[in-house]
Amino acid sequence: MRNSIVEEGLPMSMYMNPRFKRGSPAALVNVKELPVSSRSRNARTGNMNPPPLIRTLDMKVDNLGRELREDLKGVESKKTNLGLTRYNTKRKRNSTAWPPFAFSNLRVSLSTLCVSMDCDCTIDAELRSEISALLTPPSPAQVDKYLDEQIKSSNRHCYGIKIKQNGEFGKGVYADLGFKEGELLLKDQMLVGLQHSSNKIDCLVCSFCFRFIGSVELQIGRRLYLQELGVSASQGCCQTDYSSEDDDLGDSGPSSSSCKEKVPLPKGFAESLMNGGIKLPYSDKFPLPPAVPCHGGCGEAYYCSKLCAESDWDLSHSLLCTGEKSEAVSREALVQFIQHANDTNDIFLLAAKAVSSSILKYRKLKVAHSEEQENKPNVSGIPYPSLLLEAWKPMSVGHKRRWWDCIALPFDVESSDEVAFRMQIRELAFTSLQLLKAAIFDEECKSLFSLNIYGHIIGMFELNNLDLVVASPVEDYFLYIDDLPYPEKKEAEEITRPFLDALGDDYSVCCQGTAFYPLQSCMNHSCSPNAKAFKGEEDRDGQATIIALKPISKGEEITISYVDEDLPFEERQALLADYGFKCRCPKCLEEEP
Ligand SMILES: C[S@@+](CC[C@H](N)C(=O)[O-])C[C@H]1O[C@@H](n2cnc3c(N)ncnc32)[C@H](O)[C@@H]1O
Repeated sequence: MRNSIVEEGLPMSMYMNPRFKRGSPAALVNVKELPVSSRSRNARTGNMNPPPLIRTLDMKVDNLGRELREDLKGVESKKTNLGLTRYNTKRKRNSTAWPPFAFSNLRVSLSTLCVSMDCDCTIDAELRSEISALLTPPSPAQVDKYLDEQIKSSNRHCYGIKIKQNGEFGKGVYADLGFKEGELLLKDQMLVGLQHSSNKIDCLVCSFCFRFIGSVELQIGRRLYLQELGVSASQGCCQTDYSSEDDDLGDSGPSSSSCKEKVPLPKGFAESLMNGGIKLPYSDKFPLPPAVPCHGGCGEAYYCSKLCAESDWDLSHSLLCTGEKSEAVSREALVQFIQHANDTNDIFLLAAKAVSSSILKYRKLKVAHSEEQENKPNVSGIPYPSLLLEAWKPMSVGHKRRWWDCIALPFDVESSDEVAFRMQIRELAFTSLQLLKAAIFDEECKSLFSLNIYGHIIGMFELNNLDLVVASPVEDYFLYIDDLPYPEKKEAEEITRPFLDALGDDYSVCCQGTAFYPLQSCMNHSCSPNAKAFKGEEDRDGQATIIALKPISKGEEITISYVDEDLPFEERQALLADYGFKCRCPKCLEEEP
C-alpha cells in the first residue's frame, strides 16, 4: 500500500499545474461559518482568534470574469499558427496590465480571426435548427414542472419555498411558509460541481459528494508528501494568518509569530503517515470514509463509497475517465483536454461534465424509449432530437447568455478593445471545445459540441455558480488536541507537533471548488438579504445550505447577497456589474450619492 494514493492518484500534470489559483470561478456568495467556540483558536498557537473560516471564506465572491481578468493581467503573448497574437492565460509572477504589448496586432487581425473561427464552427452552421431548439427557453409550464420536480426530489431539504418565474428579475425564490431567523430554508444538491485542480493537491475528497475521505493521517501525510516533492501550494481559503490578532492578544509564546517557516519532517515520515505506518493519537475520533478508487482505472477520482463511485460514473465520469474502462472516444484527447483546462481555466472541466451528463442521459432515454417501443410497437416513437432536448433540460432552465457575451469587461481594458477581449475568450472556449470533441464526440448528440452551446453552458456557470467549500477534518483534529487536558495534551503534542510544524500556518485547507445548484441559482440578490449560504459544523459535503438571516414571512422573496453587503455602495455596484445588473434594493437607493 506504499504511496497508494499518490502513485496511483492524481497525475503529476495536475500537481504541476502552475496556476495554483485560489480564487474560485464561482459567481455567488460563498459563506462558511462555523461555531466560534470550535473555530476561534489557532491550533498552532493556542491563541484566541477570529474564526479563520469565517474570516477567509465569508463572502468569497470571485467569478469567472474576475478570475479571468486576473489571469489576463499576466498574459503571455505568443504567435499562433494563424499568425495572430494569442494570449496564454497562465498567470505570471510579475503581471502586466491587459492588454499586452502586442494587442494592436490582435485588433488589426480581428476580422480575420472571426471569419476563421466561424468557418471552424461547422457544427453551429450545420445544425442551426437543432442548436436553436436547444437554446430556445423552455415554456413557463416546462420550467415550473422541472423546478417542482427538483423541489420534491428526495435528496433535497426543501420545504416551504417556491419558485416564481415572473418576478421583477425573472425567476425568484419565495417563502411559502413563515421562517424564523436561523432556520434552514434549503439544502440544494448540485447539478454539476468540481474541486479546483489546484486544491486537489491539498485535500483528498470524494469526487462526487466532496466529503473528505481516507483518514486524518492520509490527509496530513499526503499533503506533506506532496509538499516534500515541491508541489503543494496552499495559499488561501482555510489558511490561518493570525499575525495581527496574535499581537492584539499580546501572546509572545514561542509559536505565536505569524507566517512560521515550515519545519521539514525527517525523511519517510510523511509517507509512513500516509500509508498507515504512523497513527496519530485520538485520530479515531475523526473517522473518515475509506477512499474508494474509480473502477475505470483513472487513478484520479476517489470516492467515499461505491454508491458515489457508481453515481458519478453514471452521471458523467464514464465518458470523462482517463482509465482503461473509459467510454471516451479518445483517452489521449481527453488527457489533452484536461491538461488544457488545468493550464487555462478549470471551468472547462465543469462544462465537460455538463456535456457528458447530457450525452449519457440521452443514451439512457434512448434505451428506455426503445424498450417501450418494443413493448408497444403500435405507439409512434419520439424522435431522437426530442430525447436530446429532454436530456438537455436541466441546462436549458439555467442558461442565459454565452460566456464571452456576459463576462464583465476588465477594469483595465478600454471599451474600444472590448470586441477583441470577447473574441479572446471565445477563442479560448473554442480551443477547449475542439479538444473535448476529439475526446468524447457522439454523432447523435453532435449539436452539444457547438460553440454556441458550450458558450451558454460556461455562461450559466459564470452567472449562477456558487463556491463549493467543505471544511477539513484536519483543523478539527488539531483543535481537539489543543483542547485536551494536561497531561494528555502534552503527550499527544509530542507526536503531533512535528506534523503541525511541517504543515505550517496553513495547516488546514478546506476543499474548494465551484458548483451549479438548480434551486439556489434561482435566488436573486439584495444588499440587505434575508438569507445566506451557510455551512454549519455538520455540513461536510458539497450541498448548498441556505439559512434565514432574519424572520421571513409567507410570500416574501428570499434573497441572498452576491457580494459582501458591508462594502461601500460604489464597490458593491462595481462587483454586481459582473452579474450584469445595477442593484436598486432599498439599501442601494438610500446610499446612492
Ligand atoms: C443567479 S441568477 C438569479 C435568478 C434569475 N433571476 C433567473 O431568472 O434565473 C442571477 C441573475 O438574476 C438577475 N438578478 C438577480 N438579482 C437581481 C437584482 N437585485 N436586480 C437585478 N437583477 C437581478 C441578474 O440578471 C443576475 O445575473
